Formats: sequence, structure tokens, C-alpha cells
Amino acid sequence: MDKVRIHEIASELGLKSKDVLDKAKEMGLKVRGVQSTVTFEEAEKLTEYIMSGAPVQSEEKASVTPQKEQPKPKPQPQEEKAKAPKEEKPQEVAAPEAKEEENKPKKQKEETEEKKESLTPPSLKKRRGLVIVKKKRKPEPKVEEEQKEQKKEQSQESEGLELKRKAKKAKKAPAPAKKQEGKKIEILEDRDLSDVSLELEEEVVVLPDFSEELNKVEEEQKQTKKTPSKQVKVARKSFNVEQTGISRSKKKKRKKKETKSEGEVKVVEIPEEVRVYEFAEKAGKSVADVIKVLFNLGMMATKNDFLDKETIEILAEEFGLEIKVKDVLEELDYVSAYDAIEDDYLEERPPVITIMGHVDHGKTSLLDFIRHSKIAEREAGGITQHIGAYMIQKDGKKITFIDTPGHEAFTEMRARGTQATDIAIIVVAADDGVKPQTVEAVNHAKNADIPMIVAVNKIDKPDANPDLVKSQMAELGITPSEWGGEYEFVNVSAKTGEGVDELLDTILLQAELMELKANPKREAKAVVIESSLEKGRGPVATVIVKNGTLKVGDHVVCGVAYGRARAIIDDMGKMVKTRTPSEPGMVVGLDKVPPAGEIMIAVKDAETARMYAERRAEYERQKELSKTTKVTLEELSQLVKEGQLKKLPVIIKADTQGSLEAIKGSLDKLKNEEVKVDVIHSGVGAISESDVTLADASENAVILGFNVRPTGSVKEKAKQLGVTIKTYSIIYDLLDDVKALLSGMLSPVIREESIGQAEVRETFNVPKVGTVAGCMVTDGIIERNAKARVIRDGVVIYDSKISSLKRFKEDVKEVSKGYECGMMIENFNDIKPGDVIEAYKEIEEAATL
Ligand SMILES: Nc1nc2c(ncn2[C@@H]2O[C@H](COP(=O)(O)OP(=O)(O)OP(=O)(O)O)[C@@H](O)[C@H]2O)c(=O)[nH]1
Repeated sequence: MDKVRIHEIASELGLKSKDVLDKAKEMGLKVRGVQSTVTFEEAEKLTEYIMSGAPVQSEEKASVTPQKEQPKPKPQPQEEKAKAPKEEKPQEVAAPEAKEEENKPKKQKEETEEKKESLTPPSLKKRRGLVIVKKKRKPEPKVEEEQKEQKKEQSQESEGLELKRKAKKAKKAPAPAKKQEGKKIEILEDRDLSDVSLELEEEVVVLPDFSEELNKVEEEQKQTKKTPSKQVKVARKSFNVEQTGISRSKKKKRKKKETKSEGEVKVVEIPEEVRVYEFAEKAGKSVADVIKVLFNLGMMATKNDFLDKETIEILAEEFGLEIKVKDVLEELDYVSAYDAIEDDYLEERPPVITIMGHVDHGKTSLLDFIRHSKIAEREAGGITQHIGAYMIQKDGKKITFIDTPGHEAFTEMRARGTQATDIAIIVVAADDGVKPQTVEAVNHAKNADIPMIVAVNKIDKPDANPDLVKSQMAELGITPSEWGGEYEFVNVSAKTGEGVDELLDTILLQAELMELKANPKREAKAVVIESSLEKGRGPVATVIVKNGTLKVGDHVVCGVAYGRARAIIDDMGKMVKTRTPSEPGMVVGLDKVPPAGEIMIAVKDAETARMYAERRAEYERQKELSKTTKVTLEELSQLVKEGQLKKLPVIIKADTQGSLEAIKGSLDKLKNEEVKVDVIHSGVGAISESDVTLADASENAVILGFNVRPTGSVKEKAKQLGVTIKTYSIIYDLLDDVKALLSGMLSPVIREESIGQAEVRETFNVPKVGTVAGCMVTDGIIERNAKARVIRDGVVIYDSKISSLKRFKEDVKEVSKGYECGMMIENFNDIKPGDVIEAYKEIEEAATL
């Protein structure tokens, strides 16, 4: 039995041993000296007696104490004495522990107290010493304790189990008193399923915070099912929970796992244009993993390759991800942002007219007449190369004209030109009638849903036949109003000016019907109809204002170009301060040359303009890269094929964006399966030294300049490096030259020419040599070493060459028609009488496109 000495009790209580001894004697305990021992129970009573001054009632304890404890006999002195020395040790060891426990909250103390009454095995009883000491500070919690114990009576057995466990814990880790919660959790860790019901209640009481945490996680889990975008966060959160060590129970661990597995279905936000390594980064996978999956899907990709939408979807499925594609363009769409703001004020604006038609039908002349200037004469080659815009007045009303060129190479530009157009004038020469480009022009206007007015030109000419034009146009669905159709036809002469006024009136009438309106009171929106790099001015853009007012000093964005409108020049070449709706103007101050058709918007500050332009540039760059680097198996095989293709690498430099695009578009068409033009670089502006360097670096590259010429040093460098620079001022010439170049690169066409035929009359087998055919030449001549086919019953049975040709045992070079000869066919001995041998030549011819 556990014993404790009087002096030990005294030292624990901080009293003199003698005093404690006296008190013990007063209580009637059988003690003689300070070395005398008492049982734990007695020691407890003694302590309480000393502390409270009254002897301890033991009845209530008896009611709680399990049966086994009750019959506990009064200590048998000898036995106790015998065991005493052994039992002292644990007391001493436990002493510091006891001190710590003094700080423990009430509940803990109660629990510890309960231990005394439980069916404690001997090993645990040892620790009673520790409990006794504690008593010095808690005589008062008795009542509470009683109530608690009464409540717990029904489940004494399991309580006992729990207490044991707690006691064990206490031994293992004398946790600081503050860590009550922590202690509870540790108990939970040991819990087995049998004691779940009992502890669950306690857990809720003791760990309210944790429950809350759990609830949160659970709630979030629920939410994530609805809103997948939060799944990643949840997974991270659960990770944090784990890290903080709040969750230790099995139950909680289970929860955690669930959260993790759900967390794997991540929502990954990616831009539309994403490279393999970027995707891997966003998806939290290794690049190798992504490439491997792609490979398994039959796609050869490198980490820098871009992924298309479909591939991203497949990858997402493979990796169990949910992909949200960010529409980057949406952010960059400053035009939509502009259009989204409704105009609260509108006023009439002039119509913008595009003149279209076949080459030489008089577009420029007509516009020239209208403007009373001589534009046509100034143009190189007599072709209108650029888009220009001009404004005229008729009876105080303004009309803006865009002069689109007629050459088919400008199709692209024309298509863009229509963007700014309200009405299209289709010019048809009365002496020439409807031509391919007339049809093209009509289709452009139709596609753009633009009203058309037909100007039947050259009416002054004696062979003019306007009625023929009308009927031809009617066949295209452009029926004149006088024939019951909806199109106005005006007979004009750009030479005499006849009908021009009527044409302008018709335009104004049409415009009136269209009720063209704009809001000049807001920031400008304009369309670029022409752009170029001008000496001394830098990039310039000819625009037509579509809405708002463009002012000098405005910060503008125009696709990848941006800047400040440093100056605005009108169609007469004058500097102006503003441009209102439908007015054309040349804007100076952009950082780059914007392409025709681009929309220019005035924004609030330089920063906004720059932001839009830079983001746009990045987007374009990525898109461009995406085109060149994306490789699938299919494309790979295509690339292999193309490796055998002959390419003509060219660098194109042109004076304007419009011409550049026209040239590029036309060159693109100049290809067949074998050869193609590979534009390795193109740009607006002069041919530079870096262009020459680039051409030098690329095998066989040539530089094509349109309306630009190399300067001295560039010329010199090209000469040094042997780089060809060709310059042109007429597009046809450029295209013709390229055509010729490409033709030279084509594989020669191999043509066959039959040179003669011979009939086999008899055959001779010459040992070790083979079969010799005795023949009669029936047509042309047979030449030694000529290619030859053996034809049997009209079918070619062998194709080889004549290896030996003899006449009367003499080797001869050729045998003509009507003569007999002996011949051998290379590697062929199965020749028979009646076979025909046809000798032929292969002739190589240069191919043309
Ligand atoms: N007699 C006569 N000649 C005209 C008339 N209009 C144009 N021409 C002549 O036709 C030729 C072509 O005229 P352009 O104005 O250059 O024709 P275009 O359609 O602008 O030609 P491209 O710019 O090459 O597409 C010129 O020689 C003009 O002088 C006209 O009404 N009457």
C-alpha cells in the first residue's frame, strides 16, 4: 500500500514536521514520530484537517468510491512498512509535477481527485502522493466535485478508463497548466472507438475554437462544391490547420484528407495564349509532366510552345483541373470600352464615301475633278498606290471621300477602307463595262452592308454605252432605280465634269436618308485609313473621325501604337487643332505605324494609352509566337515536308503600311506546292543595315523595297555581304520579279522524248553475257546508252537502258530506221521475239509558275 511520511507531508505543506505530527496525533492517527508513515487516505485527511482545521468527513467519498476501494482494510502496519521505502521514490519524483499541477484549473484538479476514488491499479496509486499535495489549495471544490461525480456515476466504468488514460498522459507529459486544451487533444489521440461517445461531449466543451475551425472548413468544403474557384484556397486552408497542429484527432485527420482530395480539383486561371511551361506553372505540375501527357496525346511540344484551347481542355482533364480561360483581349478592347458608353448627344455628320471600281475606270480622275486638283498625274505608274481621304463641300454640305486604289493587290486595304465608309461609289467606265474588279468592289460593299451608288464614267467617250453598264450591273443584282431597282446610277464624265454635281446630290440625298449622326462632344474614335513613316514626322496615320472630336494634345491608343497627337494635318496639308466626326486628318505623334483599319481612341492620359498599347503588343507577340512554335504531330510532318520545300526568303520594306500589306498579300498567293515566298521580315520604312545583316544571315534572302531605296552605307554593306536589294515603285514589277525568281527555283520539268523504236526479231543467248536481241529499227534511231523500255503486247514490261548496240559485231553509237542491229538491255535477259524496244531521252525544262 502507498504510504507517506509525516515529514514529507509537512514539507509539502510548508509546515514544521512536528506540527504536522501533532495534528496527526490529534486526529488519532497512529504516528509516533516524523518518520512515521500514514496511508494516502490518512495523509489526505490530515492535510485537510490541517488546512481547514476540521476533521474530514469520509462518507461522500465512500459513496463514490468503487466497491473494491470500500473494503480496503485499515493498513496493515508490517506490510506498509515493508513497502514504504520503495514507494517513497515516486513521491519524490512526483513532487515537482505536483507543483506544476497546482496551477491547473479546477476541472483538472477535480479529475485528478477522481482518480483517488477510481479502481486504480497499483502503478497508478503511486501517483496519489502527487494528488495529496495538491489538496492544500482546494478544500472548496468539494461540492462541485460531488455534483460532477454524481452525474458520472452511471458511467463509472468508462470514466475509469478515461481517467486512467488521463493519468497516463499526466505522467508522460506534465503539460503546463495553461495547456488544458492541448491536453484534451492528446487524450483524443489515444482514443479508441469505444470511448468516442464519452469524449465527444467533452471535446465540444473543451475545444470550442477548434470545432469552429472545423465547421469553417466543412462549410468551405460545401461551398467549394458550388464554387469551384475556391477549391484551391480550401486545400491551402486545411494545410494550415494541419500545420498549426490544432487538428490531431483521427476524426479531424479524416476531414483533412477529404479536403485535400477535393482540393486536387483545382481551378486554374490561364490566359488564352499560354505556353507549356506557363501552363505547368499554373497547374502546379512539372513541365516534364505536361510534355509527357502531350506526347502521349500525340503532340510534340517543347516548353515554349503555345497550347491551343482544345489541348488545354485535354490537359485539364488529364490533370483533373478546372480551367478558366481569361479573355485577355477583353481587357485590351478599348474600342468596346468606348462603345459601351452611350452618346447622350448626337448631331448630324457628313457622309464618308469610298470610290471603288476596276483599274483605269476613272476613280482618281473623278475624285480629282471633284477636288479640282491633279492627283492622278503624280502617281507612280499611274496607279493609285495609297488610300487618301479628302473632304469637299457641296452647297454648304460636307462630304468625305476615301480614294481606294483599284489594283487587286489592294483588296485587303479596300476591305479595311470600307470600315470607315457610309456609302460606296462604284465607278464603271461606260466604254469598258463591268470588269472583275467591279464585281469585287460590289461584293465588298455588299459584305460591308454599305449602300452603293453607281457612277457610270467616261460618258463623254464616243463608245460609251451606259445602258450596257446598267444591264451588266443588274445581272449582279445592282438594278438601277429607273428599272425598278433600288440603286441610283449617275452618268458622269471625270473629264468634262458632266453629271458630277448630280452624283454629289445623290450622295447627299442618300446620306440624308441614312441619318448619319455622331457626338462631337466626347473623346475621339477614329479609323486609320492610311499610315506611314514620314521623314521628319515619324509614324503618321491618316484617320477619319468616327465619333467625338480629335484634338491636338490628345493621348491616343491605336492597336499596338500609342502616343500624343502632337499635330493634326488636314487633307489640304494645313495644320488644324481639331477634327470632328467624318473629317479626315493626319495624326502625328504615334510611336509606331499603326496598320490601316485600326481604330484610334483618345484616352484620358498617357499612362492609359501606353497600357493598352503595350498589353496589346504583348498579346500580338504571343499570338505570333504561338503561330510559329506550335507543333503537333500533324504539323510536324507538315514541317518535315516543308523542309523539302524550296523557299524564297524575302525581307520587304515599304513606304506605307498599306503597300506593305498589299505586297505581302500578293506574295502569299505566289506559290505552288513546291515553292513559296517566306517573308522573314517586313516593315514600313527605309531599308536599314540590320535588314541587310538579317538577309545575310538567312540563306539566299533578298530584300525587296517598295518606294524605298537603300542609302549609301546600306548599299555598301549589301555589296560587301553580297545581299541582293531590289527596289520598285510599281507593285506589278515587284510581283513579276518575284514570280521570275520563284520560277527559277522550281524543279525543272522533265519531259520525255521518244527517239526511236526497234522490233525484236530473234534472240541469242551468249554465255556469261546474256540475251542479245536481234532487232530491226522501225522508227527514228536507236542510240547506245539511251533509255529504253521493253514493250510486250503494248504493255511496258521493263524500263532500263540500252547497254550494248552492235551492227555486225561492231559496237556502234546509233542505228537508224530500216537497219538491223543487235542490242542488249541492261539487267534484262527475258527479251523475246515480237517485243518492241523504245529508246527515249529525258529532257529537263525550266518550270514556270
Ligand atoms: N475620256 C475620259 N477619260 C477618263 C475619264 N475618267 C478617267 N479617264 C482616263 O482614264 C484613265 C484612268 O483614270 P484614273 O482616274 O487613273 O483611273 P483609276 O480608276 O483611278 O485607276 P487606278 O488608280 O489605276 O485604279 C486616265 O487616263 C484618265 O484620264 C472620263 O470620264 N473620260
